[in-house]
Amino acid sequence: MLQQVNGHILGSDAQTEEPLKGELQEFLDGETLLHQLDDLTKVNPVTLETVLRCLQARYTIDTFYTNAGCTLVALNPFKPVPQLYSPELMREYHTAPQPQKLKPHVFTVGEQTYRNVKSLIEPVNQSIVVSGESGAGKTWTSRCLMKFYAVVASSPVSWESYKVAERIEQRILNSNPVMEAFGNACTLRNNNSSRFGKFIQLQLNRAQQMTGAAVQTYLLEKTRVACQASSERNFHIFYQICKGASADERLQWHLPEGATFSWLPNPERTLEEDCFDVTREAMLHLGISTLTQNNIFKVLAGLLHLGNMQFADSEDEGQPCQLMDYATCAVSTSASLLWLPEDTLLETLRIRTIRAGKRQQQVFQKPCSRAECDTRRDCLAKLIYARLFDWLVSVINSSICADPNSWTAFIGLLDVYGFESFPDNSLEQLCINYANEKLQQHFVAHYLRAQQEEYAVEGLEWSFVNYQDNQGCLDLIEGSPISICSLINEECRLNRPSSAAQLQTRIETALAGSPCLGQNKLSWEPSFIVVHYAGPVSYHTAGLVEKNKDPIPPELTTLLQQSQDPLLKVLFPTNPKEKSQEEPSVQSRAPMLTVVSKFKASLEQLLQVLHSTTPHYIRCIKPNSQGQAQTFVREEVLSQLEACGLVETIHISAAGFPIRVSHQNFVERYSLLRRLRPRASPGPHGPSPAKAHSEGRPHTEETTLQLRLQDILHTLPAVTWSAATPGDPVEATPAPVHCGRTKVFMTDCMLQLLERGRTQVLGQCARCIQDGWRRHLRRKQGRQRRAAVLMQAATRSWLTRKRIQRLHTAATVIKRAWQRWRIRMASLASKELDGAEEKHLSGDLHSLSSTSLPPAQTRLLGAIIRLWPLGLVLANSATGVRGFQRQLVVWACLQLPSGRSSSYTVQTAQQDHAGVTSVRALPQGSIKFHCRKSPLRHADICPEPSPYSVTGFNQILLERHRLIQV
Ligand SMILES: Nc1ncnc2c1ncn2[C@@H]1O[C@H](COP(=O)(O)OP(=O)(O)OP(=O)(O)O)[C@@H](O)[C@H]1O
Repeated sequence: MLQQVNGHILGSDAQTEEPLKGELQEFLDGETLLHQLDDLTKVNPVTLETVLRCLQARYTIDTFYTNAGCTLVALNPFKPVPQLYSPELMREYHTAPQPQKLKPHVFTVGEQTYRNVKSLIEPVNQSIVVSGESGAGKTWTSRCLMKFYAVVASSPVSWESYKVAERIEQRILNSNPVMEAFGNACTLRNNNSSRFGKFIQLQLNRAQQMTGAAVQTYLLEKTRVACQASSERNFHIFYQICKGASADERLQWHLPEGATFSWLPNPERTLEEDCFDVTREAMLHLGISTLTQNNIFKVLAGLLHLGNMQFADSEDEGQPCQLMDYATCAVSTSASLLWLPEDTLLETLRIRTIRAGKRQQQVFQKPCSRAECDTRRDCLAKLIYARLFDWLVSVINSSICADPNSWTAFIGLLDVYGFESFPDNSLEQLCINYANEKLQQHFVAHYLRAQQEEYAVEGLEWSFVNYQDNQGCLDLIEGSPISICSLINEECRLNRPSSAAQLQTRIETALAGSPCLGQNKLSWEPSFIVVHYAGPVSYHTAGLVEKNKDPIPPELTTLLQQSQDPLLKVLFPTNPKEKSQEEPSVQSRAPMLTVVSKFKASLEQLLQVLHSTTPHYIRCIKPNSQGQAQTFVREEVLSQLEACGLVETIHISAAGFPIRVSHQNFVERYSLLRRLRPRASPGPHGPSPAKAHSEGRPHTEETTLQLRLQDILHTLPAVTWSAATPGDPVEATPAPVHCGRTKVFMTDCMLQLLERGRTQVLGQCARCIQDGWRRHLRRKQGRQRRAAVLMQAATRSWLTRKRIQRLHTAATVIKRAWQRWRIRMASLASKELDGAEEKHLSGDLHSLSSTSLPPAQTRLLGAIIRLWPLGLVLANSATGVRGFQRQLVVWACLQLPSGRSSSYTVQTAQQDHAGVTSVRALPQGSIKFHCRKSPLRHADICPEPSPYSVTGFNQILLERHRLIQV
């Protein structure tokens, strides 16, 4: 459950703020949550989006009031919030040393204005402009303010003066129900909609006590008496008398229970405003006697019966229209209630009097058509009601108004209709929007002044804010000599028949140069568009001139002057001095008094009053059109912000410096921009101010901050230049930044530049980090690669060593085995040969040398035997020795005994040149052979010592199918 009301009671479970978008938004918002921002101009940046979000956040936690610079924005809670308007709270605001430091409230505005009056600083008089669309809470707010002043502006010294003050306050407060009963009605947008504008002047004496008040009204919607839109109602007072009259009164006023009236639609709807007793009580307090009251209600009843007078179409144009059968009774009742002669009433409504001739002496009478009869009837009712309303206002004024000598200052409350734009807009909307344009101009001037003051406080110059106000639009509406108002008035004055299309053409042609005038090309109906500050509005020209004339046939006034009713006698005096202004004087050369001209005059008068006061603004906003509590429709609020000029205020802010950042925040965020300054040259400003200033100065926190700030500000040209692109020269122009006493002021555009510079620096930093990281990675990878190579090399060498060791071991094993085998073979051979070989060989050699061989041959044989390896090579070579020579060589090589060729065979290849193919030993026993140094690869095979072996040395010593070169 929400505990907080307008931020006065903090709840523990207040709704949490939705996350802000983006890191920049966070920076601009600082630490503050949106709903904690009491001033809309403090949202950063001041845009519609942020303003809307702030209002919504506050509305969600039942905080209905927010400041917007010099304006108070009041959101309609659409639910009773009694503690928000309690007398205790009023006193809290009244007694607070600085009420503006309390939560924003309508009482803050009330108290501020009151203190301004007390301060006696010129202008002493104050005004509070309460605006907003229908149902936004203007009347409520005005009532609140009046109650506030009734409490705070009454501290009389004596009991007697206290009684007087109380009586006056009561009267002032009582004027509200009376004015609301007669001037308010139930509309589609508000059950208690004020159908008039009002300016209430609360008069204060020298002791700032309320001594009286005065009310001025504007543009009562009198057509509502005779014509109500569907689902809407007539003024409350008609329903009050029909529902609240006693039996006696019903008889007197001819209002029997259940009677129906065509001017009383939707009577079944019961509203709290239908309280007749409250109105009567208030009237009594205002000094309106019961007798007069009865008279008033009788006249109002007469109007209701007048509305039931229905005419039938006349078959003969020369004859007046007849009444419908059921309406005859209504004529007599109405005539009796209005105390008018019945025949005269009927005749005046049905027959028109035309005066002609130089002195208007010739008088013609012409029966009216049915439509004309209806118009005249409605006109009669409107005339009576408007005069009655004005009279009531004057009575209220005479009751509450203080003696002019008794008051010295005033606080004015202006409750005006807000800007209106409907699908079908006419003269009423033109007047309302014209008034809003005037007030907007006044507001803008005041707001700019307030901004100027803020800049002055921060030590900034004002001259750089260039803002165009809405003078162009005002020139179009009211300018001289030609404007929309003057053209419509001209049409009325000339009284010439002109169509709506002709009026449109005239306006378009005469005001073609105005930038605020537009054409509605999509509309079938003749119209023109005025581009107001709150948006364009299309006005239909049909009926504009007639409405502006607001013609009142003189016969009607004459008729009412014949009435014997005391009230009507007052309202329509016969005294020629008090001749009604409505009666057009054909002869008179004076400008015709039209609706527009009267409205313009009263508006100018009002603005004169406003100009002479210090204005305060309260903008009432309706969070939704259904009147539901806790419902915030952003689109509807947005259109109201536009209409009440808050958007314009935001634009003005944008024309100045919408971005305001505290020095601390600015330095923290943009310190890194200093990197953008070229290192070589310190720029046009000389050396870095931080350095320049730092010399010889003690460093407090503040001065350090200032120096760093100045340092950043000196980098701005570099930021601007770095942001400039060749094709975008606008970017190169420096956007203004102003350093105030506590904040840095800048435009949106400058913020973008700074952000771009910051992104650039961050980009550079990121690149720097990336480069460093890549370098680091490369170095790391290089180190890793080198280590891997080292490890691979070590591993490979270790593996190789291992392998070589293995091979070495194997070789050793083989060598040992070989040696063992050789030894064994040698021993075997030595056993087998029994030493014969030595003998045999020596014998052979000896025999060779001692026998028949000549010594030369013996030497040759010895040489051959010694050079057996060479011989073997020769034997194997493809060329060289052949046939027996080859065999001989082999024998010699093998050191085989040449004389025992039978014990072995040497085979050579078929072709002689193929070399030796096999050397075979003969079976064991038949040869005793020992080859000590056999060059043949397979000759080292160990003979199998098995008993089954039959071969012994019967081995193939060399066998090859293909010759290899040995
Ligand atoms: N501060 C408030 N607290 C509670 N209810 C409010 C408040 N302000 C307005 N309302 C509600 O909104 C309704 C409309 O308010 P109000 O009549 O003041 O609107 P308005 O702007 O004067 O409309 P109009 O222009 O039609 O007269 C009120 O009847 C009331 O119910």
